[in-house]
Amino acid sequence: MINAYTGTQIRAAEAGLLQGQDGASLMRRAAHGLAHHIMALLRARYGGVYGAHVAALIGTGNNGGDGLYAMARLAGRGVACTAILLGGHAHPEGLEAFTRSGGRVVSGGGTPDSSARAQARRFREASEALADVDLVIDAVLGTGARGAIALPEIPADVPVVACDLPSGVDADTGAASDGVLAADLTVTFGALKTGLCVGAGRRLAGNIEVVDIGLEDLLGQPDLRVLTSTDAEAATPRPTSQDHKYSRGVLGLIAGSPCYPGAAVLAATAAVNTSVGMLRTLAPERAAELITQAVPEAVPADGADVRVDAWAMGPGIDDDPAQLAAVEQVLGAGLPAIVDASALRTLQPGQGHARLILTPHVGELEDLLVRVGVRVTAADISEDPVRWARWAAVGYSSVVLLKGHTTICVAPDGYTIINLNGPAPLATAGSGDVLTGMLGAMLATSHAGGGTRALVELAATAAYRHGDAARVAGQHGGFGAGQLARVAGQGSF
Ligand SMILES: NC(=O)C1=CN([C@@H]2O[C@H](COP(=O)(O)OP(=O)(O)OC[C@H]3O[C@@H](n4cnc5c(N)ncnc54)[C@H](O)[C@@H]3O)[C@@H](O)[C@H]2O)[C@@H](O)CC1
Ligand SMILES: [K+]
Repeated sequence: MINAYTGTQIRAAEAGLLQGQDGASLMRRAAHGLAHHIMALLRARYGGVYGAHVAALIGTGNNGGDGLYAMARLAGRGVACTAILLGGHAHPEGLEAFTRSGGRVVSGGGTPDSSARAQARRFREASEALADVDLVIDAVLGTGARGAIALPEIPADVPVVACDLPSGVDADTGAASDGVLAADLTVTFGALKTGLCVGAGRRLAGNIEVVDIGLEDLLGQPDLRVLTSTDAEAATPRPTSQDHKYSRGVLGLIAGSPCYPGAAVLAATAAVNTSVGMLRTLAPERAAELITQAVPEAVPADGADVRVDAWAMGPGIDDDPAQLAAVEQVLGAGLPAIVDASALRTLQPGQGHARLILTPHVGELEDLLVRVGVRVTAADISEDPVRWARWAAVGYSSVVLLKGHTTICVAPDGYTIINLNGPAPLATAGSGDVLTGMLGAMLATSHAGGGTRALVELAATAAYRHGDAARVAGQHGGFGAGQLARVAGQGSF
């Protein structure tokens, strides 16, 4: 796993070092890494570094200082460099190093002045200076950013490299103010930051490179962990040669209704293709017929009194009394289960326990939180999704998998693993039903041992395999959830 830390954690770790001699050396290491990655990008895009024109938007703090030192290095490699000082002043030593390297400074003179007229003048000068550049460095704000940001327009199609993080992104949460420049590449210092992995920050960061500046020993416990392909492969349940269908794992699926039979077909197809010992399904008549046609190996059940290792409940269910009674029975008995879609609406806080995985999207998470008395909106959740997923995990004493561009999996103790491999085309109707089938199959075949942290890892692994399957499904163009369900379980391992 890759550890990620909040901006607050990173600042605390570096605070002591910044006061002393180490401050300058940290900044030099950061700047060296930034310049290195910018040169690699220039080479990849233009075939070389010498003679390229790079401009940097420079803020008043240390983030601007990093940008200035990096530009001094670039100038030393024959890059024509322009520093645009958006605050009218900048990190003094960084500015001196940059000026010594022969770089050009725009808006450098005068006193710090934040009047609207002064800002309009700076933005005008900035736009002129940016007219003919090959690359823009965003070194306005880093982990010290507070509140809204105002930035000049930059020309379209010019690559943007963010210094530490896109200016205006909150490094703790991923929330972003309006007007943040979307980066092609973010070169971040010390460690991966939460704000680059979740929410708007993930969308705005582009590719991410981490530059080691020697903070590891000072950082403590990570805020969250990013699942890698190696982790996912290791956490994927596998049958052994001694297994038979029952020992391997039996999944019970409560899904489908006359209005939404397709959700049950998708979840059932995904479950068998992810692989289980046996699938039992509880669905009303028409949905049951369609499941049998699509998944002949599924065995119909008429209630929750059957032997299964785990349940997956909710995709497409409506008001069928047998299904609702079975959901209540499973919840009441404390059995291992995935609670998805409509089943989330029936869940009471007191029914939560350590073997449940709730799989809401943002709107369903809002509903869950409101039901435990938390006043929150979907917009609040999008601003700080990790925080609100953790609230729900505590409120329902369960593991929560929050769906979205980044999948966030949390335990009630706050332990968090996220998955970043989901491609954009996964945002399609029915893709959540496929995930529920896949996660259900994995829960049944893992036998749900190992406590909530193991369940968090299992949930993140299912999300990873879902992303992997999407890549297989999209090999020859667009795909829908039906195709995704057919290739569930296929991927890089
Ligand atoms: N902490 C460390 O160990 C290291 C920090 N480094 C850099 O230092 C950065 C943090 O530096 P700082 O603490 O100086 O913070 P920043 O450089 O992020 O910004 C602080 C400055 O911006 C102003 N500011 C904040 N929000 C603003 C807004 N919305 N609009 C306009 N101005 C605003 C503040 O008044 C302050 O002057 C990191 O992101 C990183 O780039 C690196 O040099 C490596 C080492
Ligand atoms: K920045």
